[in-house]
Order: sequence, then structure tokens, then C-alpha cells
Amino acid sequence: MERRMSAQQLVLRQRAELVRALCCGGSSEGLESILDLLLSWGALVWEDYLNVCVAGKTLCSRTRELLDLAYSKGESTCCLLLAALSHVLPDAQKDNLRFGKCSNIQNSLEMPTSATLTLLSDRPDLVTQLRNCVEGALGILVEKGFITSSECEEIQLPVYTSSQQVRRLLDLVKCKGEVAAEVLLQFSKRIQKTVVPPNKNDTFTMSASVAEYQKKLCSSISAQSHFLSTYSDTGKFSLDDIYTEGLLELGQTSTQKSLNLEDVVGPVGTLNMEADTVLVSGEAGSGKSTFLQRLHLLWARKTVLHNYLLLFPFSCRKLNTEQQDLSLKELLFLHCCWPDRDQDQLFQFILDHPHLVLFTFDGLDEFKQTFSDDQRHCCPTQPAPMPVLFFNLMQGSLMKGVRKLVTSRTEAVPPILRQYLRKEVLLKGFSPDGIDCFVRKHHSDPGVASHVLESLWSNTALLGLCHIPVFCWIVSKCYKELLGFGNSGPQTITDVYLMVLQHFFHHRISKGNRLGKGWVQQHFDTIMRLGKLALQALENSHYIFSETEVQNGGVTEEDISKGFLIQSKNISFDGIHYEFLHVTMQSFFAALFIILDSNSNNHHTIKRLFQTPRPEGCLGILQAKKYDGPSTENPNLQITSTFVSGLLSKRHQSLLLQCHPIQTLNKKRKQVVKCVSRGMQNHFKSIPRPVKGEKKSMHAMPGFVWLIKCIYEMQDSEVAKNVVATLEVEHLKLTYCNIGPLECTALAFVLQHLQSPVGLQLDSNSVGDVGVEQLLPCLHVCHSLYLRNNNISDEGIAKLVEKGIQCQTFKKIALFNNKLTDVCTQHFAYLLKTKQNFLSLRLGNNNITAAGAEQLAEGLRCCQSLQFLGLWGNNIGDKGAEALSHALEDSRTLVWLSLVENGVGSAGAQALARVIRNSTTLDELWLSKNCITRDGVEYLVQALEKNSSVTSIWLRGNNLSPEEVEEFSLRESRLTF
Ligand SMILES: Nc1ncnc2c1ncn2[C@@H]1O[C@H](COP(=O)(O)OP(=O)(O)OP(=O)(O)O)[C@@H](O)[C@H]1O
Repeated sequence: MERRMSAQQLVLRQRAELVRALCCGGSSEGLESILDLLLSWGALVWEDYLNVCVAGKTLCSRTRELLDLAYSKGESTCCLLLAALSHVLPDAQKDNLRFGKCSNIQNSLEMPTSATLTLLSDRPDLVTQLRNCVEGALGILVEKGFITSSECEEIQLPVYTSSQQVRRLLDLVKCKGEVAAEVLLQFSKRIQKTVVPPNKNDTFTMSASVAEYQKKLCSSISAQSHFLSTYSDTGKFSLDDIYTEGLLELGQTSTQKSLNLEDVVGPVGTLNMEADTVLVSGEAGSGKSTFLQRLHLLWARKTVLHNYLLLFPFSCRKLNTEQQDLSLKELLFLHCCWPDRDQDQLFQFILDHPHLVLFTFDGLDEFKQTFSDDQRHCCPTQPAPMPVLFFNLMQGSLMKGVRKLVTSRTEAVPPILRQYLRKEVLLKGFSPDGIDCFVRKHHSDPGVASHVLESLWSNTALLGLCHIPVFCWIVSKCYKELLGFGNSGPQTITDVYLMVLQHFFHHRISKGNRLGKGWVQQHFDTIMRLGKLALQALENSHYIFSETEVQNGGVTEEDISKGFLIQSKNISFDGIHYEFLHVTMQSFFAALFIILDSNSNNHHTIKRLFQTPRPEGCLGILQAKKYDGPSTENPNLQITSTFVSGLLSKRHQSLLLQCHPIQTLNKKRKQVVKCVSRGMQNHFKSIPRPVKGEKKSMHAMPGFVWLIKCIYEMQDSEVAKNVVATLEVEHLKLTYCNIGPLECTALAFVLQHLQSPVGLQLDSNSVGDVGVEQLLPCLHVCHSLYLRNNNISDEGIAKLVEKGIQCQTFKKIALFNNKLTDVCTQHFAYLLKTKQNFLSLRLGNNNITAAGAEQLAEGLRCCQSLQFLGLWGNNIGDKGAEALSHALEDSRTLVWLSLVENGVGSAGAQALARVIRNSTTLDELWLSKNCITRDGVEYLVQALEKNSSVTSIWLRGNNLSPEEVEEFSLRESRLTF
């Protein structure tokens, strides 16, 4: 059992977490900063450092090497390692790590006696001081003959970040001897005196030509971002009228803090200080382009981001069309805004003041080439092919210091890009309040808005879909059709897109004519022409069509008049260009074409679209690249396959039968079912055998959720049943998988058919109250439900508990870090009273006070089964602890209780002592980070004298002096301080 752990034990026990913390971003900056500190503190000698840094080793193996080394060197090195980790890791990554007492250790080296030793002892500061002037330092050292120009070039290779260049310089100079080291130190002292930190007191003069250009840029950006393209046909709404805040959260943290627009570009959540690129990721239609558009508009009005004088907005869709090699200068001025005069002066201003410039790139996922960092290009005036230019900008080899904001579909972010990211922000669509707000903005008539909202709230599957703004837009646009559905409204995204298809055809038919039942047949030719254009283009990541391309595809004026194709907003094109109203619409037309086209080749298209293992050869874009299902390389093909599944649902058969023979439809359907089943089988095969004593557990691989969504679109319970019939796991882990309400609906649809109960782990997603409701149909097959970090409120809990008490197998719930208050405790009290086999209730990091604890106590008093109760990080105080203790005094089942960080004092400890005295089952009691004093601990010690089951009571961070800690540790070894 755990006692107070030594630094060595902490390093050993947390090995996996430490490796993850240092390697998750892909950047080696964290590890290298730690090595700097350890060298400067004398914890590592030069040979150790060289051993860790052997060239060619991966970041993870270097990290492991360091951990092994520290462990083998003993307690004091581990202590310094933990101190360095605590110093270097961003707060967000420190949450779940323990650094022991080592976090405040300072330099333990004596004053250095030589310049080369000073290079070691001052290494962390030197890296910071010199990183903006490596070139200057190198110049002096070359000039004085200490290093050669080829050594100088090697240090400056663009593969290295500026901090890495400094480290290489320090390593080199160390070997060049005392005088060289002395020269470098003097240079560093000199620049310390002269350099003004960037951004602070940054004096620059904005010449008239820069001011004029800024004005032109603002007015062109303002004009471009005034309207949303999805509203272009109505002419009714400006962005101001309809824009609704979406949920923005930091990626890679365990806390869910909402960000505002300025935070996205600002310092909050920075993981890699060296990188300039901020990624905003989200699902299709989650509002990424609209978010950027809003940011552009507000910047152009000078309402936000005042510290950026110039903003250059790029669309990856448009960059795709660039055939010529361009220099950075041409890229800026040709693709964004042409300066009327003084181009060179203006460009020089941009080069000289990178921190005053912001670049935005919309739709990285639409860029034809996959991100690669093979080819370095650093010269701003030299032309290069577009992908080279673009990738080097994101990496920071080009225009270092300019902040870049990139949007992308989550699943399409290439892992290799992550090492160049400053941070990742997730755009999670609308909250339930956001949906309400959007619908009310869309409908000026409050009666209609309420009617639409009522029908949404009565169809929770559709409500789940509407947290994605593009679906919310469709539902609002097609409100007449929606209200016409009554109770049997759309359930799947295919239903929603069929509704919008019908809506557009309906609105474009001449007055007096009605859209009959056979409307698909009526518009068959248009559908096929647009579908063919859509599919061929999707295969090549092509989203903008010239007039010639449209004509060559056979698309007629009349087809265009239906409104699915709109004129491209990218005004700098020659001649008219078109794009689909939204890219998801392009995917939908592509899917319609695959289903309705009688060409037998579609058999291959479907096969390739659903292929999950690495295919031999496949659709255009997929051909040349490594790829794991359609998801990773081209997310639009993934959505297309979801639509294909949905269109093959038996529910839509009668609609499609009008223009396609049943045999062919059935054949395609069989094929899709086979592909999806095989895909799932592949996932199941990847489940490792359980280690002895552990549960058989499956961690969802990429593509699992996509397959589940395809099955849901088919709306066929038999398919769902067959697919999971062979799944034998006890634990299904889907953490950080972008599970929102829509995915919950699909998961429940499939998982409810599981043969034996599972633990369903959905931590760190965006389930929310709507998602919780969607999960209820599968609650009877969940013995445990893990919903940490999911924006769940008391409302969701009310529904969960109502269903949970009817489910015999449901025994454990974890709700750490949600939005729960005392209101939820009355529901849990009811559950504890009613359900006498419930085992574990974890409610840490919510907003539960003494009143909530008193409510819980009501339930606990009648509960004969609960073993684990976690309330870490609430605020129940002494009163709450007393209430719980009274209720638990006679418990014959309680094994584990956590009241860490709850404002519990000695009165609370006194009450808890009674639980300890009586209990024969309690094993661990967690009371760290409270305000218990000597008196309180005295009660606990006395109670322990009567207890033999308790193995540890954790008391770190209470109101005790070091002497008291010492004394109690000697008296009672089961206390951990
Ligand atoms: N914040 C918002 N306020 C109002 N409407 C929005 C908002 N975000 C998105 N929408 C609506 O949803 C549509 C789709 O959004 P958008 O194109 O921004 O999504 P996206 O995430 O960029 O999609 P994709 O990844 O498919 O390109 C918009 O055209 C608009 O109608």
C-alpha cells in the first residue's frame, strides 16, 4: 500500500504519465528544457547528457533514457528531475502528476569557477537570452575564429528551432575552450543590456504606406466577411445578425474551460512556446470557417486583437488552385490584398515586425497535399510551390514569430503537425442554449421560433444533431418541412440532408407545381449531374469549380438555379467560380451519385470507401497515400460513406426505388453491411489479451466511432445486433474521441445489443445533458459509466438516475469535473436508497456544498452496498463531513472515501474518526488539502488504534507544522503526509 513516496518511487510509478506529458505534443522542447535545468543544477554530468541525447533516438526513447538514468542515480537526482518537470511542464499537464516535496529546489551547484562551467550553470537563461540573436553570436564567434562557417551553417539548419540552435551552439562552444566560452558569455551580457523584450515597449513607426495598406486590408476583409455563404440566397442575415457563440475549449487538458475569441490567439493554454501555429479543430459543420469569419470581421472593425496590425486571411480551398510557384511576398499580396504602393517597404515592415502580423488558414483538411516537413524553405523572397510555402509557414521555418491560426477537421490533423503547434483549441459547436439562441435569431417571428424549438426538444436525436451548427442551420431553414413531420421527425444526418434536398427542390419549382412523392425521380438528372461533379471533385480534394469545369460536367444553368451550387466568394478569381453551398452538401451529392448510378464500378467505389485496413489502391486521392479508413486523409469521404450508409437504410428505399431497381439497391446495401461488419471485426481483433488480473479492455481505434455512426445511419437493429454479437470486452474506452450528443445516439443504438455488460468510459468528450439522455437506451448493458469532463449538469443527472435505478447491472458512475451542484445530490440520494447493489459514486471537482453532502447522507444511511465514494474538490466543509460520517458510521461496505480539498477541519476529522473506529471494511481515506489541525489528527490516530482494516489515511496539505508531521508519522505509520 502507498505510504509517503520517495522521489524515486514517484518517478517509477508515474513513468507512463511522465513519458506522455513530455512526448504528447511531439515537440522535444520540454525534454530539452529539463535537461538544461538538470545540467545547470549539476544533477547530470556532461556524459549523462550526451547519453540521453544520442542522435537518431525518438523523443519517447530519450525521455525513457532520462527517467532510467535519474532512477539509477538515486533519490536526489530523482528529486531534481521532479523539480525540473514541475518547472517546465505547463499547468494543464501537471494536473494529474505528483512531484513530491521536490518542486522548489534551486540550483545546488557552487559558483562556477570557469567560463565553460558558467555555460552549464547558466544554460537555461542563456537559451532564453540568445534565442533571438543566434546569428549575432555565431557572427562574432566566426569572426574571432572560434568556429568555422560550416559549423555555423550546421547550427543554423532550419530543422532546429531557435532554442535548439542555441543549445547546439552552447554544446559546441563548450568544446572550444575557455576563451570561446568567455566571448559568448560577454556577448550574452551585452545583448541583455540592449535587448528590449518583444511586444513590450516595442516602438515602431507605422509609415503612411503601412497605415494605408492596413485600411485597405480592413475594408476588403470586412466586405468579405459580412455575410455567410449559407445565407447568400436569402440576403436576409448579416453575420452580426446570426452569429451565435460556439463552445471553444483547449485541447489536451483535463479541465474544460470555455475560451473566448481573443483567448484562442492569446497565451492561454500554450503548450509549446517555440511554435507559432494555433490549431482550431472541430467536426464537419461545427463552425470553424464561421468562427474565423467572425474573427476577421471583428479585427477589421478594430474590435478585437488590437495588437495585430495586419491580418492575412487564407483559404486552403483557394490555395489548392494555385499552380504557380510563389514567393511569400506574392502569396500575401496576390492571395489577400494588393498594395497600391510601396510594396517593398510594406513587405519589409512585415518581416521586421512579425509579432504584429496574424495569418489565418481556413480548412487545412481541404488542402490537397498531406502536411509534410520534408522540404525546408526559409527565404521570404524566393518562390516555392504552394505546399512547400504553406507547410513551412505552419512549421515556423518561414516567417517565424508571425502567429498563424489554422482550422481543420479534428480527424484530419496529421500527427506530424502536432510538434509545431503552439496549442490546440477545440470548437465543439453549440451548447443547448446556443441552439436556442441560434433558432431565435434565425426566425424573426417568436411564435415560429418557439414552435421549432418545441419540436426539437421533443425529438432528442435531432436535438443531439443540432449542436453541430450546420445541422442547426438546415433544421431552421427547413422548418416548414420539420414541423410537417410531427413526432416522426428526422433522426439521422441523412434524414436531415434529404430534408434540405427536398426543401431546395420544393422552393425552386415554378409556382403552381407541387413537389410530388416522386421528387427524387423528378429531379434525377440534376441530382446525378451534381453528384458526379461532387464525387469526382471530392476524390481529388477539389472544392471550387470554374465555369468550364461545371459545363464539362454537364451541369446546366437550371441545375445551378436549384441553389446547391453557389458562386465562390473568393473574389480574386478570374471569371465566375462555383462551390457547393457547404462542403457536407458536396459529400451528400457524392453519396447520392454512388447509390443511384447504375454503373457497376460503384461496387469498387463502395468497397474502397469503407475499406478500413490499409488498401492496395483506391479512390484518386487515396491512391498514393498511407491511410487508415477514409477518415484520416480526406474526412469528406468519411462523411460521404456515412451518407451512403444512411441512403441505403430501408426507410429511404421507397424514395430511391423510384429511380433505381430494388435488386441493385439491395446488393449495395449488402455490400455496405459487409464492409461495416468487417471493419468492426478488425477493431475487435485489435483488442489485446487481458493481462492477468486486469479486465479485457478495448480502446477505440480511429474509425470505430465512424463505423458506429454508419450503422446508426442505416437504422437497422439487426445490423447493430450482428455487429456487436461477437464483441467480448469488459471495458470499452472512448476517451478524447470527440463524442458529442450525436455520437451518443449512435453508440447507444449499437451498444444496447451487447451480449454482456461493459464499463463504458467516455471521459473528456462533449456528452452534455443531451448526450446523457441519448445514452440511456444502452444503460442496461453498462455496469460502469465514466463521464469525467463532459459538461454535464444536474438536469442530465436527473434523467440518468431515473433510468439507472431500473438497470440491474448498472453499479458505478464517475462524474469528476462536470457542472453538478447540490441539486444532483438529491437524485443520487434516491439512487442510493433505491438501488441496493450500487458500488461506486465519484463526484469529484463539482460544486457540491454541505447541503449537498447532507442530502447524500440521507441516501447513504439506507444504502447497504456502496464501496467507493469520491467527493474530491468540492466544498462540503466540516458540516458536510459530519453529515456523511453519521451516515457512514454503520457502513459494512465502504472501502474508499475521498474528501480531498473540501474545506474539512478538525471537527470533520473528529466525525470521520467515528467511521474509522467502527469500520471493518474501510481501506483508504483521503483527506489531503483540507484544514485539519493537530487536534483533528489526534482523533484520527486514536480511532486507528481501534481499526485494523484501514491501510492509509492521506493528510498532505493540512494545517500541521513540520514537527507535528514528524511526530504523527512516528506514532502512526498509516498516516501519509
Ligand atoms: N457560430 C455560428 N453562428 C451561426 N451560424 C453558424 C455558426 N457556425 C456555423 N454556422 C452555420 O453552419 C454553417 C457551417 O459552418 P462552417 O462552414 O463554419 O463549419 P466548418 O466547421 O467550417 O465546416 P467544414 O469543416 O465542413 O468546412 C455555416 O454556414 C452557418 O450557416
